[in-house]
Formats: sequence, structure tokens, C-alpha cells
Amino acid sequence: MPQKLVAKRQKNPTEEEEAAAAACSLFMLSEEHRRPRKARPQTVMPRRTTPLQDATNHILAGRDKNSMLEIKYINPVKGRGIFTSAVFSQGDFVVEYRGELIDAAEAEHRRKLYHDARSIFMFDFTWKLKTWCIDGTLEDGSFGRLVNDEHKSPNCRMKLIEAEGKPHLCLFALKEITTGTEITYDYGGKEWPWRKEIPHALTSTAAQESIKDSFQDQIRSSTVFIKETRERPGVQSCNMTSGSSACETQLSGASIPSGQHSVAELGDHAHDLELNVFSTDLSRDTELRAECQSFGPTPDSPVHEVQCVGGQCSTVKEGIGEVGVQHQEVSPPMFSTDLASETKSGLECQSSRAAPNDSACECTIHKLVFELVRIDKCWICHSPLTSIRWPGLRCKHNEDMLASGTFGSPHLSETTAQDNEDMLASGTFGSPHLSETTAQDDLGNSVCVTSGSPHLPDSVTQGSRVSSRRCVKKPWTEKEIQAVMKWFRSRRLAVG
Ligand SMILES: C[S@@+](CC[C@H](N)C(=O)[O-])C[C@H]1O[C@@H](n2cnc3c(N)ncnc32)[C@H](O)[C@@H]1O
Repeated sequence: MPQKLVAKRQKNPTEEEEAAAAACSLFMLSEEHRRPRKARPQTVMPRRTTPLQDATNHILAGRDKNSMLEIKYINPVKGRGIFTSAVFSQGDFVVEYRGELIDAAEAEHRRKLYHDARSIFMFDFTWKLKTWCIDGTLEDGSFGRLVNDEHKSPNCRMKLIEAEGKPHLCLFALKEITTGTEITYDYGGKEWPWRKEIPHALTSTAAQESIKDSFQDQIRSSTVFIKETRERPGVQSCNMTSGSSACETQLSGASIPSGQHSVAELGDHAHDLELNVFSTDLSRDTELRAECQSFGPTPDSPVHEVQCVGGQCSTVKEGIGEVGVQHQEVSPPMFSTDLASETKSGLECQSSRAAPNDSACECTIHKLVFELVRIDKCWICHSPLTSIRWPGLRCKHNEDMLASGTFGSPHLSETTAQDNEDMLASGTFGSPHLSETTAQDDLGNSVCVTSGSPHLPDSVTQGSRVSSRRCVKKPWTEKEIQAVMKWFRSRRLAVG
């Protein structure tokens, strides 16, 4: 703007300018009315909670970072996992592996009582020269117990933190973790079944189709035979048959590498699956068996032995860790899994290494049997089921009783077992009507103890009424599990 015009305007302000100036002056306080200005600090120090404080706060409050983490169903083999819904910086406290703190003797006792599928949530560690265990068996909706293993590039590390004189296991970020990433840490050990390489054929499209198919019905069993021809640099013949073979277990646990069957790949099923996130393990009571020849390490090496299970955990070391908090590094978890124990007992691996000059192709038939038993709703009230320690499955109706301590009491379990036997004898076990009756008879309440409860009696297996298991809490044998699943299949097919 030319200088002249500016000068002129300053001399003769327009009406609008005068009005604006008047309005402004209303807000201009005279010197005596002004609040004295605070002296500005020279450097502004943002108040940051340290990761240790953050962890301690969450420990004491008994809560997770719900707004920053979420549970997602990954695939039938890996099950659920924990994913970020916000960014974590390196060193941040991420989540606590919450559960009940018990000593070694109690842990051993519970392991005998629990079904193997439950024991995988028991985390043994050493603290003050003694072995302790966090029993995370209870499906309490907490996140820590659902974090999966990743040994090649985990993004978190487990540390032991003391709060109010008790040890707590917490995961801290090893690096920045972006939104939508699965939280992982290294379970330790070397031979977790899911870490093994498996033949490509088992993760092929055909195999994945089989898995997809299995979700279409509540219960379905499908078998895929895949013929694979490839050159063999060295062949380890691993006889994976039914029963307690380790290889069977390997697959039933998780031998398909993570991400092979992502939620996205499951297409339309993804939504359903995510909704079922909280349903019991039976909802993913997946059995994958394989009879295969796997191409792998030398046959002499005990590749199928699971380390760090059932033994002593290595001593923790105290000090200041990478995340700058006072902690103890926790040695790898000793989830004493079914996978592990069965691995020890049942594997037969035979060496059939090819001769060095044997360049012939190896023709391999892979048999993948995929069985799925899915109970994702209460048959009576259709609300979601969750598993509880002993009486099996519960639905929303049972929450109150659980809270009041009546549900799951030995009395109830025993009575339920007794009634189950009666029902079984009368041929009505497992029907919605029957469950309802059971509940009313026992408790005068609408308890939905579904079949699938660990209290199914031996008579399921034997076809006659035998009361041996009635009140005895002992782990289910493979035979019993098979019998129950068989029974389910026939029953569901008949009902459906
Ligand atoms: C503490 S639980 C973790 C939560 C589990 N994914 C679930 O859905 O309940 C440990 C079990 O998760 C599965 N798991 C953990 N890490 C895995 C991985 N990298 N690949 C496949 N399965 C895995 C195994 O079955 C293991 O026994």
C-alpha cells in the first residue's frame, strides 16, 4: 500500500475502524487491574511418568492400557493376540502378565488339576531364590496372558517389578511399536513347537481352504492330502500319528507360522471370529495332525524336545535394564504346555537322511486333519461362554454365581458330574433342555453348565455308566478328550 494513503487513513479513520478500536479498548485492562505476570521458567520440563512409575500405577490399579491395546483373533492355530491401538515408544511399559501369584508347590498342585490347555497360562519365574508362578488361567479379560511368542524379533521384553513387596511380570517395549502391531516377546527356550519350520504344503492354499471350511460349521472335520514333490537335501522322517505324538501336538499347538492365516485372509469369517474372541478354548479346540516328512535339521538332534519346561527357571538378574527402570529380567516363561509334555513322551522321529549323492526327488504325502469343535454360545441363553477353572464353561447367567462363590465350588462340580452321568445314562446329556434341568436341580438357578465341562465322566468313553471320575480332579487323558469330542460330534450332528 502506498505510504501516502496509509498516512491519510491514519488521520481519518473510518467509522468501522473507530468502532473496532472502541471494542478493543473494552478488553484492555488498565495497569492496576492486570494480574501480575508469573515469571516464566527458563526451561520447561515436561512431567513424564517413567516406565517404572507407569507400570507400578497400572499394577496397583490392576488395570491394563485399554485405550492402547486390543485383543484380536489371529488364526485358529495361534489363537488370540494383543495388538496396539496406539504408538508405544521404546522403553514404555506395555502390559502386565496378570494373574494369581502362587508358590511352586501350589503351582505343581494346580498343574495336576488343570487340563493341559489351561496350564499354558501358568508362568513360572524365580524371585528371591524361590520359584513362583503367576497363574493366568482365568479368562479375566486381561491382556498380558494373551501375548504371543516371537523369538526372532520380539517387540517387548518381560521384566520383574516389585510393587508392594510382591513380584509382578511386566512387558516393556524394546523398540517403538506402531499402531496395529502385535505385541510379542520371546518365551525363551529353543523348541517351542510353533517355531519349527513346516513344509510349505501344510501352509498351502489347500490347507488354508481346509481351515476356512472348518469354520463354516460348528463342528467339522476335514482332511486334506497334499502331495509334495521336492528335492531332498536331507530328510528327517517324522512319524506323526495320532495319540500323543509330539508332532501332532506341534500342529495342534501352533506349527503354522504366524500370519499364515490372518484374519484378513479368512475373509467373511473374520468378523465372526473376532466376536468370538472371548469364547473358551474349546472354540478353538483345534486339532491339526499331520503325517508328514519334514525337511529339517539333522535327525540326531533332539529337535522335538521342548526346553525350559517343567525344569527350573534360570536365575533372574537384578539391575537397571534397558528401559531404564529398576527391574529384574525374567527368564523365559515355563508355560508347561501340553505341547511340551507330550513332546517329551510321544515323539518318534527316525532318521532317513538321504545319501549325499542322492539327488532323487522325495515324494511326500502330507495329511492334514483339521478338527474344530466350536461352542461359542450358551445353548440356553445364547450369551457368550467363557471358560472357568473347573466347571467348564459359563455364560452370563453364571457370572453372579461365580461372584458369589457358589459356582465352581467343589460341591457344584461334584454334583454336576454326578448329574452329567445321570444325564448321560438317560441319553440326554448336552441337550439345552438337559443343561437347564441340571442347573435348576442343583442350584435352583439358571446355570448353563454345558457339555465340554471337564466333568464329563469316563462313561463317555466307555459307553457305560462308570463313576470313576465323578469327584476326582485329574487331567483328562487323550482318550477321554477324544471320546468327548467324538460324542460332541455325533450329538451336534444329530441335533443340527
Ligand atoms: C500364553 S498363551 C497366548 C495366548 C493364546 N494365543 C490364546 O489365544 O489364548 C500361549 C499359547 O499361545 C500360542 N502361541 C503363542 N505364541 C505363538 C506363536 N508365535 N505361534 C503360534 N502359536 C503361539 C500357543 O498355543 C501357546 O501355547
